[in-house]
Amino acid sequence: MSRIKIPDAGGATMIGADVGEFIQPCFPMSETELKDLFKNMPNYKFRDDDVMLLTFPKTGTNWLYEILHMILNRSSEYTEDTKMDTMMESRLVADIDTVKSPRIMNIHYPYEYLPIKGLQEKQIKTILCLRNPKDSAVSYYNHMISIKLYEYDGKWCNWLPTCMDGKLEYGKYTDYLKGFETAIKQGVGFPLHVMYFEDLKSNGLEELDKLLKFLKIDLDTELRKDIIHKCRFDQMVNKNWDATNFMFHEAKEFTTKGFMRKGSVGNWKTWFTVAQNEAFDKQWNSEMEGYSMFKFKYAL
Ligand SMILES: Nc1ncnc2c1ncn2[C@@H]1O[C@H](COP(=O)(O)OS(=O)(=O)O)[C@@H](OP(=O)(O)O)[C@H]1O
Repeated sequence: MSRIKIPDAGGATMIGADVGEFIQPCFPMSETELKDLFKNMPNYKFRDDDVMLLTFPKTGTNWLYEILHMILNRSSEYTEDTKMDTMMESRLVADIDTVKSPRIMNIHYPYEYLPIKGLQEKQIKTILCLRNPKDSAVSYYNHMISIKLYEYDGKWCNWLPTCMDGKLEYGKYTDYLKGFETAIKQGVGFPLHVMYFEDLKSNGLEELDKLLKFLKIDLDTELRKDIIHKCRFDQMVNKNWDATNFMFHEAKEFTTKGFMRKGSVGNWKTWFTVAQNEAFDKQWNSEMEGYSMFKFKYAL
């Protein structure tokens, strides 16, 4: 494994970490630490009350994290600087183990690299949050250009084909979805709740109730409403910004565009040209042929 420069379709490069099977971000840790982390991941030992949040990059991680934090703590207080403490691919196991319960673990890895055995052994309640691929791609591009760690200043028109071909962190979104669809059809062997960014945006309370039912947690109406209110984009962006992004702020590696940028559904329409959209649909439909479990909304 080593730190590499990933070229986009126009030749601009971004820094990544090659973990052997795919590329992951260059989190601030040594190569040996990254290597150990990747090696130890399959055998990770969960706690009984851990909740696992699975997301492809830029599909609602921080939003769901905040909601889950409020649910598990039965309170609509914002979390403090803990989000990245339990991001499994960015922290050493020993550090994650110091985080107090209840923990919300999260990871962007594809299905086949998840700590499946641990999830099954402890029957960890696991949430998979998905977002339409066009908004995710736009969000991801803005993430790349706003985090200094990546040293990336490429253009959208060159980044999009690179993203569609999965030649960047975590690979292709289509492979991610196909991996999950196959696993779900075969039976994952742990409790899994699938939800969508777009539904959370348009119908927050209903999605919260489904989540509560899955987690087997009762909350009174006032608290449920307050959680949805506090986790609205306009609230989170103002009040919780530092907590959400502490690591990058501390490292002075970040501008506000990366994690809380627009928070909308359909922003892709202002980025994709007609030709880009057609090429995207063509490739997406071809790669997803035979897979129909996940259905996306591209506008509200
Ligand atoms: N509360 C709330 N409401 C609506 N949208 C929200 C919210 N919180 C985060 N976001 C949007 O989610 C996008 C970031 O995704 P992630 O948190 O998964 O990013 S990351 O993968 O962890 O880096 C990013 O999307 P874009 O705005 O389209 O870039 C965030 O703005």
